[in-house]
Amino acid sequence: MTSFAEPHAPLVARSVVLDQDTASSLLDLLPDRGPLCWLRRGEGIVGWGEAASIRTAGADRFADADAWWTTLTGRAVVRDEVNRPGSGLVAFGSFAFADAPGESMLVVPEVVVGRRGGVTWLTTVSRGGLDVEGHLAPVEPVRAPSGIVFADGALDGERWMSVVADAVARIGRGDLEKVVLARDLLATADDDVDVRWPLQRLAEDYPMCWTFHVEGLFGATPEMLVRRERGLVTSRVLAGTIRRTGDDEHDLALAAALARSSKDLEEHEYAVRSVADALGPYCSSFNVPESPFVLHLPNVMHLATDVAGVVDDARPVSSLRLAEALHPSAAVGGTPTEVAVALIEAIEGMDRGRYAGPVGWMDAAGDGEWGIALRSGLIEGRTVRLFAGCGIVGASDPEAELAETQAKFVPVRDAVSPSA
Ligand SMILES: C=C(O[C@@H]1C=C(C(=O)O)C=C[C@H]1O)C(=O)O
Repeated sequence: MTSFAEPHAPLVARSVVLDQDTASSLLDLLPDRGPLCWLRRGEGIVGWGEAASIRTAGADRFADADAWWTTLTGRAVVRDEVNRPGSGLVAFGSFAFADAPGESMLVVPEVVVGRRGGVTWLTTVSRGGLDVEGHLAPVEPVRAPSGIVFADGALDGERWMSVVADAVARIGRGDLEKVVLARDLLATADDDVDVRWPLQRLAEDYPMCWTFHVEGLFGATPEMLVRRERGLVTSRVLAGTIRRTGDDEHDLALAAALARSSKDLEEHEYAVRSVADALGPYCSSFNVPESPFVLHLPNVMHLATDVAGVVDDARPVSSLRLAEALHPSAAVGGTPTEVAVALIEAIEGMDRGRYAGPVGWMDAAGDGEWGIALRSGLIEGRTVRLFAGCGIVGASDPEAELAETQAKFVPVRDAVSPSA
């Protein structure tokens, strides 16, 4: 199933350098309606309005979106005075975790403001000339959520732990090696939630993560599924988690224990292998570090591996098609992939929607960044559905996994609370 809104005339895009104070946050430019965001350490792109979009679903959701983008950009007229990854014509995208159910989308904003290496630019997209300066109008003040109440999502903690125990038993029987199981929480506010509020909190509190928003799905993910930039492909694989205590000395000891934990190293190895196997065919050379490092986030620490490769010129492939090849990695699916994905559908008891799917952006050359939509929530009017999951292996303990989900809820939980 595919539907799209595309103007009949070719799109006209123009990118110009903006004289902007780099200390000002790009988030402050976002209007209330239809904001789009991809930011890390103050750099990245924000956008709003909709010049064109496509919605896809099913097993061909990536291929259909990619083909539409190739046609659209092939016909577009682009005047790019900035020439950086993310300038010129770009689309933001968010893809469903599973083939079914769930909708995926690419959205081409009417206005994009980007920043990279201290240079800020403005891109406008239309069917004709737009008044460039007129697009940075003052925006409505950000509304703090009020009256937030949290409740269990599809499964309460007890039921979710029994699902984890079931998965551990199946792993023990040899049905599979690893499966990632997630759960959700529901937050309800008095009024419609203004996504700009949690985006500002997340960008401030998790600067090392990618803060994103596409059509209601927002979050701050630490995990980069794939970045393609001028022939270089990189991926940050995470798997193996420990909660932080807030006591720095104790946390350092925990980090050292994490780096030696055979349960976490096993879980991590599955994830790295799944990424290396999927990227290998598209790369002429490839580097996988021998052992992971520990990534310190404010709420948790992860075992992390940065994989890098050079795209094989004989097999040109867009960043979105690379994301398709990698998704779902064992960091969010399991090993073997098909068995794990079928088990998730059978026992997890909730619809992931776009949680744990690729989220990010792509430019006309096919370069782009696709993170995994983790540490995320979905806004639907007054409600926010928060998601968190954990890799389950033979040595997993349901109670410890439940505690891990609680630690992973923290970023979005705090971000939707009135004063974080
Ligand atoms: C599934 C999530 O996180 C994934 C699972 C991890 C783990 O089990 O250790 C670590 C990072 C992510 O790859 C999530 O945050 O919802």
